[in-house]
Amino acid sequence: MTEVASSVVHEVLGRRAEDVDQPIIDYIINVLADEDFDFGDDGDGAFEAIGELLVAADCVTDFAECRKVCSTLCEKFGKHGLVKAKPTVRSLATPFRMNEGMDEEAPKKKPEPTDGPLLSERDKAKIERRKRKEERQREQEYQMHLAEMEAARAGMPVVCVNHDTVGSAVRDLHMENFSISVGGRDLIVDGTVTLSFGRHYGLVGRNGTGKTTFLRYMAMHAIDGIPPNCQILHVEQEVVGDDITALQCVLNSDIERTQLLEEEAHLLAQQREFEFEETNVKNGADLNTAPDKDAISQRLEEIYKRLEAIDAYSAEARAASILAGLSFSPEMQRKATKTFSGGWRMRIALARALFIEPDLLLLDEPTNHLDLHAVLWLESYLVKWPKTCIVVSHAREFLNTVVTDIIHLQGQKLITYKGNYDTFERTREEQIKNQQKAFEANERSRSHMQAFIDKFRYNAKRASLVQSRIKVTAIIVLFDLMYS
Ligand SMILES: Nc1ncnc2c1ncn2[C@@H]1O[C@H](COP(=O)(O)OP(=O)(O)OP(=O)(O)O)[C@@H](O)[C@H]1O
Repeated sequence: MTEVASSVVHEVLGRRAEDVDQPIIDYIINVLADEDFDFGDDGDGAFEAIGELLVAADCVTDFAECRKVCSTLCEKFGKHGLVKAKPTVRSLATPFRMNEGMDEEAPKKKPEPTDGPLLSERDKAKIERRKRKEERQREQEYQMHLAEMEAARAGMPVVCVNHDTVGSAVRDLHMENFSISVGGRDLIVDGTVTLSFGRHYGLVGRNGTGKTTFLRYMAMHAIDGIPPNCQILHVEQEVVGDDITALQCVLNSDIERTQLLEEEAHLLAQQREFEFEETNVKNGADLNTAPDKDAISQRLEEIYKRLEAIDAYSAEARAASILAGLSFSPEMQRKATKTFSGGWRMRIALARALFIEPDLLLLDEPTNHLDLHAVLWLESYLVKWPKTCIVVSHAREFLNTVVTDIIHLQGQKLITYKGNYDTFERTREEQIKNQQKAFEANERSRSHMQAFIDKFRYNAKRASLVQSRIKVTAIIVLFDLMYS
């Protein structure tokens, strides 16, 4: 019976059931599948028993829709022979009215027999088809979401080495009460998180909870609280394969340095031309080049000063050492990016991000493409990382070494814990143990009260006591569901 009840509940609630915590869905199914459950007139009983829960769990948008859903549930349960004839005395799943059926013994009803398989092959095929259709629709919505993100990203300024941080450096980030949804599915609701400057966060949560999406939103500055001048780099895609060498690809992310070096080369070429022309003048030609020559020398002087100030001369050594750390030999560093596989181009993207040193670095499973040597090197590099970073990783030891805090994405909320992954796990275990203890204590009180209710349910003298215990029992059940 529970199996059929489950399939009917999922059929009626559709995709919304998938977004609700399993214990809540199980509770709803068990209530409706109870052989003594009274659906009432047109699902009134169901509405009274699970209506508030359906609304609270966002299975329905409001009570009006909730009534319709309960009526549909009643109808479908009826079709499967799971709705009993109305009892003369209402069971406790519906409000207990003291003037109804007083002192009467509620007739015990046996479940009505049902003939044959509860779901026909045709119905099963129909449910399967609907499921497949919903999956296709979800995939389409997700692809649309990705395309929108890509378009928005294309319109954003390129993240590159920023040498002008004096006075504009971004410190702590406070993101408050933000929500993120993809294809109509809420991933984060009223999330709040503070990122303290220089701390390293491990972002953890079950698969599909929205970790990558959260990183994408931050990288796109699509969350209030992120200042526009905050440089955020999300290492998500490999670099484009072309004729530029791996080393040059990393160095090119310092746009100012690249432009200054290009200008320097251009001016030096001009200078050589003038020198050549001067030789011609000595040989009889008539050219007045002195003012241009002075301007070039002056500009070259400025360029050399600026290159010195931005540490341009040590850049190549820094980029080469990052690439070497990620297992690129000197020969490989001088190979064109187009000669590398996707995994190696992902390493180049990572090297570039480390070279840029953005205000906030976002790494999504950075160890996925790395060999052990590179993983160990990255660990030690990130431990000394001077700015803020967020790392999503399933590699426990990596997280333990690199992060100072854990952000847990669960139940559409973000909760931050101080310490590395092991500390987080211990804290969570402790929390779960305490919740379990509270749950068991509640269960004891609930069964005690239920025993009282069952004993005196038709006793007029105890009516008010029974009523108040019914309310308390309902609250305890809800509390357990919310915090279990
Ligand atoms: N390929 C896809 N097709 C349809 N929906 C998707 C797809 N990928 C992700 N989604 C939707 O986006 C939601 C969030 O996905 P996201 O990748 O942000 O989660 P995640 O926590 O990073 O998961 P994981 O740890 O598996 O990478 C998923 O639950 C799903 O609803």
